[in-house]
Amino acid sequence: MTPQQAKEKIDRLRQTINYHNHLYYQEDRTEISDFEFDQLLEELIRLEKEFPEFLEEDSPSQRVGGTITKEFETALHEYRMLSLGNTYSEEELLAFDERVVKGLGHRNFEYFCELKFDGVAISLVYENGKLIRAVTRGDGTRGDVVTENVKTIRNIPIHIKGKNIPQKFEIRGEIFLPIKEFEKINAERELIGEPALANPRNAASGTVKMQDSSIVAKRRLNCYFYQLLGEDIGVNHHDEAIHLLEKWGFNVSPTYTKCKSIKEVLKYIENWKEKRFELPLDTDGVVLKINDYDQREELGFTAKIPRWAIAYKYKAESAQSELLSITYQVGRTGAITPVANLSPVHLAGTTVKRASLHNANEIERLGLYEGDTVMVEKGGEIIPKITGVVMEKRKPGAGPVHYIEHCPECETPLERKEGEAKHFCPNTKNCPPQILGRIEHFVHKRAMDIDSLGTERIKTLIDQGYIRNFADLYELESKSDQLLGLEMSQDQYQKSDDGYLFISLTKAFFSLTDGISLTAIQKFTERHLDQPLKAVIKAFELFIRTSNKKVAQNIGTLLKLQEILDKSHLPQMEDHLPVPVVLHVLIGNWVSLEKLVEVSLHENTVHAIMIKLNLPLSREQEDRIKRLKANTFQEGVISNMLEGIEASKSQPFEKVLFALGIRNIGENTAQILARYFKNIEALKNATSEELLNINGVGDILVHSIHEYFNDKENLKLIDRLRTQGLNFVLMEEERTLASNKLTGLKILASGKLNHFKRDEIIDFIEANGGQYLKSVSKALDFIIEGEDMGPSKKEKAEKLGIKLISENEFLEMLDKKV
Ligand SMILES: NC(=O)c1ccc[n+]([C@@H]2O[C@H](COP(=O)([O-])OP(=O)(O)OC[C@H]3O[C@@H](n4cnc5c(N)ncnc54)[C@H](O)[C@@H]3O)[C@@H](O)[C@H]2O)c1
Ligand SMILES: [Zn+2]
Repeated sequence: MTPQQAKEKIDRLRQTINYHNHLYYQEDRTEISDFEFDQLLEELIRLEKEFPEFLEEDSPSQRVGGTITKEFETALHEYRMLSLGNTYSEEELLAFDERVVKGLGHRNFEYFCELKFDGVAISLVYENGKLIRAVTRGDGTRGDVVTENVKTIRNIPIHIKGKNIPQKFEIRGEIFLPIKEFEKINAERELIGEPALANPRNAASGTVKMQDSSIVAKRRLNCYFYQLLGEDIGVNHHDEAIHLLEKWGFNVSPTYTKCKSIKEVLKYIENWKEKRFELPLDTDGVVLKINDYDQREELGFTAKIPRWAIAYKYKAESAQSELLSITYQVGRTGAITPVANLSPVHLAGTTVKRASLHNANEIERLGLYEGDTVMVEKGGEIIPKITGVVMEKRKPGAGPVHYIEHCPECETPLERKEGEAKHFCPNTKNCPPQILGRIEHFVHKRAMDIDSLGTERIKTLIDQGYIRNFADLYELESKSDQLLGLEMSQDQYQKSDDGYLFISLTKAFFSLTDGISLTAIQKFTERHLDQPLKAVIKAFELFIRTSNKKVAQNIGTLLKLQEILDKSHLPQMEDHLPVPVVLHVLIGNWVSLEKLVEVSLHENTVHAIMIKLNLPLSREQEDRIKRLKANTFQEGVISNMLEGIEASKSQPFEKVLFALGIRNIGENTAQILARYFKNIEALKNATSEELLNINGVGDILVHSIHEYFNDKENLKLIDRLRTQGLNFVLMEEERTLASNKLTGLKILASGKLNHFKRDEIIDFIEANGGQYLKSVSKALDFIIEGEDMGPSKKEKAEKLGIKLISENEFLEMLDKKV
């Protein structure tokens, strides 16, 4: 490589690395894997070594990846927050060990091994036992001050007590979002139609940098600590420092260990390779550090990393598997997610059978063909992913995978919005999973709180045509007689392409015989899977004889079945019988076979057919038909359900507003809007200007509110719900005011206040009857001017002639002496 070529290559690498660093640290996104990123960085370092004339101070090889953001105050780190050297190979680990030996001149040292936690680095400073500052790593020298957010993390002590606590010290650790929490948040986001968070690390990083600490508090972040710093800590080894942290009440992961040699370290690494997936958080490797602080000092630092520590990163495990098919899942918001069904393969401690394909772009990027052999990887992510196709194994004659064009649930042509990767089904009002999603949200504990309506029951009611929207729920009462005996699952049924209804052999045989248990019949049919129907019926005859229970009667019924089956000329389906034939055997000549066939063409369950026919049956016939059905709704369940629905009518307006599932109206926003507008009419008629003036409302929300109320069907739905008795008006006693000294006043606070945190002042103003507006506008009555009020805000306020008052003047208005 000529120096000129090297220079060009170096420049290109720096540009690429800076780009990915920016995505990773500023936008909490990634486009390439950590492994790919680390390879780029390694190549840059290699080239800079070979051509030192091109080394520059601000090369990404010389600086830690993050920077500071402009939303927060910043603070200097007393001790710089560095990166760690990393490697994916054992040889390099051995080479690291050799370098340590060389540096120290002997082998008399110990390693302290910890897992490498995949979260956000944080530094906490304590003085006199009090947490005074929490700062992100930032660019390593200076970071963002996020103290208020960090204080919301429950197991970070704000005060520590005890003997011999240094007057001042700093601790470092990794803030993370436990995987379980991450999954819970995403399930809820899906329910209210917000995009899913990509992974726990990004979620943690995004949360730590939020502006509103009350939202941070709702996400159950956690933190593991792994470093103690300060002038007079009184310990000289890392393990002692860790024990101090534990003693003082800081959360330390119990996974650490001390190792006498690099060999032991390798054992530790091997030991955690799979076990780490059982931990509550993502980890991506192991950090080994020299235990003795004097030895650390001897070894020192390079520009960016310590020479006394290194991270060994686990390479994502991968394996080959065959693509069997692709299932297209329709989410509760209509988004389509293709999922690859794979031949089972063992990977990272689990058997993998499925992998997410995300969207059509991903399928295209991979260039997937039907039946391809693919590489599957399970890295930090919870869901395995396909990383590539093994071209040599492509099947001759195979064609590329074609993305579906219609919704697999409702056949509506799919759409794809500009700039969005996912296809979605636009049939929001009638597509079953979307109805399910909306109703699940509606009945959610934090919305209408109807806990007698679980997913399975809602699904049954939707599938069998009883509910399509919220208002239908409140009309179920009038249909309660039809609900009795409603079948909960339709798994036992199949419809042929021409609409004939079939039922599983097991269920049919069970209802047609007497004295033989369902389990025994199930075992029998399992043994005869995929055999011609005639042969199975013959075998069943033999089975009845050997079972020796009511033989004559049971065989008589079976012969009748065969006779009607022969006469019916209905199509056949493996392991199933036509429902009209079975019913005809059971109820005899009450109805003709033709009539049964005709009715069953339009229905999907025996229950529905029987409602249509409305026959006066004998007790025995009823019993036999009941055996034909799946699990059914019983009286207790129905009354429980109806009671829950009735009780929900007393939910307050803010809950109802949240339950409607208007895009972007979460629980908080619903509360804010309900209190501000006091009834749905006022919200419906609100102008953009009025909306934007409310704290917490932005353009996107204004758009969804208008979109919602512009849809006539939504207005009709609200009308129906109102008639049914739901609350669309705020109950005034809901909020008892501390005073009404601020009634009618619109107020903004700017800059740092001495007596209030940001959300406290808002609550305080509202509790005294006032309204908090979030931006400077003519509508304001006055602004409370805190310390360091932004000059542009101040200028604008003065221009508009808005009064500025000090915090003390404000408190005096309320007779609150300071
Ligand atoms: N995929 C991408 O696009 C992309 C972009 C940028 C960075 N990255 C990845 O992120 C890594 C980030 O590099 P980095 O400079 O932030 O540092 P690093 O993550 O490689 O190592 C240093 C950090 O490790 C953390 N850590 C976790 N457990 C620890 C423990 N037990 N002891 C000490 N530290 C511990 C600390 O936060 C520390 O700041 C890169 O190696 C790369 O793999 C990926
Ligand atoms: Zn659909």
